[in-house]
Amino acid sequence: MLFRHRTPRLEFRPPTRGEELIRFEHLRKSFGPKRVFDDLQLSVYAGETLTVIGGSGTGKSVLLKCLIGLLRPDAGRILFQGQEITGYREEDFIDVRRHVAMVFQGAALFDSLTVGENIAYPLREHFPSMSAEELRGRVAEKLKLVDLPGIEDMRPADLSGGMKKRVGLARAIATDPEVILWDEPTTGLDPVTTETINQMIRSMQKKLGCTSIVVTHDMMSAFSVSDRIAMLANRSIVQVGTPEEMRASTLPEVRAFLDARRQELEPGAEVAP
Ligand SMILES: Nc1ncnc2c1ncn2[C@@H]1O[C@H](COP(=O)(O)OP(=O)(O)OP(=O)(O)O)[C@@H](O)[C@H]1O
Repeated sequence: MLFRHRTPRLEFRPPTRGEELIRFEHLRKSFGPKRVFDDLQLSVYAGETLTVIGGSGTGKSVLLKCLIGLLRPDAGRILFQGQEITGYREEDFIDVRRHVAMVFQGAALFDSLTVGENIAYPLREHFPSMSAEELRGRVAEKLKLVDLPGIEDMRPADLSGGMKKRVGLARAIATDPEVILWDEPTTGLDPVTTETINQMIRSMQKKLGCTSIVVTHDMMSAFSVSDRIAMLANRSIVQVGTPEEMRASTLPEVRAFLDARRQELEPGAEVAP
């Protein structure tokens, strides 16, 4: 494969906690006549869990996809450790995706492969010379990290929704990424499994020191896992703050969004007319 013998374009160095790891600068993106981002700005700091909230179709997933090169912005820059990655070719994004891994909404496991083979897949891609023994060791270690030890030989079809999400996470962290992108991690899960996934997000930060960017509709989850929350509205990030700052926000876009979800956050509360 093309990327196997290339010199990585991204010059990665282990981040220092709190340094600016990712910066979206003056981002613009349209699909045909539909403008999704206009001058969007956002910084993400090493070690934090940042959640992006916003109404349906405001571009939360598009933002994550621009970061790993699955979509390209029309204008503006994306910087990773100060290096501009916006103009990278497809093969250069492979280096970015080793350090920034996405946990897809539907887990996106290969049904024809076992759980172990699914997790080994990115390892084979990024480390083609890794021995079979080391591969097995890494797979076992990642399964342990997501509290599913020993299920290497199971098939995705035999797993519950929550287990699939955790195997998807084990696969995402196989290459020891510094940044984990979570696309709607708790959508469609029951409350108990949702809490397990919330704990996983927090434990990746605690155990591995990972930086997480979470995209979610689930405000309980956003308030429970985030160090900071960023609100996407009007084609841009309109406010970023701690969960407390966002709860106390007087910005009309944030207020309208949170008030509409008040019942979700405070069961029994009356929703403002
Ligand atoms: N590949 C694409 N081609 C054309 N339009 C797209 C593409 N990807 C996203 N869009 C459009 O961009 C807008 C933002 O999409 P996105 O999926 O990022 O929204 P979202 O905020 O994640 O929404 P939701 O919360 O409903 O998942 C939508 O109008 C969507 O239809």
